[in-house]
Amino acid sequence: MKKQRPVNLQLNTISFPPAAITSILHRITGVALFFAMMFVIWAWAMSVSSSESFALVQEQMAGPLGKFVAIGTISALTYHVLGGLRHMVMDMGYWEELQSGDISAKAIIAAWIILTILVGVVLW
Ligand code: HEM
Repeated sequence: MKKQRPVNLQLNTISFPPAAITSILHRITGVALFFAMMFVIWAWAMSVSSSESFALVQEQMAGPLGKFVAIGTISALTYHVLGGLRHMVMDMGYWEELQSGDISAKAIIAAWIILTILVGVVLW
């Protein structure tokens, strides 16, 4: 009988390379953006429908929930665009090797965290 039998995957012991993390985050932020657009379109449509609705949107956006949603939406868009630009560069044939791919993956995650903190500071 085969001694080296396959074992169940232990998800907590798997460490993902930076490129894999950026890829997963790209899909997560893409899906998050899809839902965030519902909120953005609602806010835009409401704000132009009447002055009362505009005041309501303004009031909601000034509250903690509105700020949280706005920061989350901008953060998801920031990451998604950074990831999209990284994809564009890779489509042109750069950053495809293990080392450069690693560096660019870490760079966009770092840039995203810094930009999200800046947006948070400005909007909160
Ligand atoms: C509201 C706007 C957007 C939404 C809802 C959205 C949504 C998504 C979703 C759900 C995916 C994942 C698809 C999959 O993995 O099967 C995706 C992938 C992608 N998005 Fe967006 N996206 C938006 C804007 C953008 C923008 C502005 C860019 C360019 C900077 C962009 C670039 C990309 C690229 C390059 C991929 C493919 C990533 C890959 O192949 O792994 N997206 N998007």
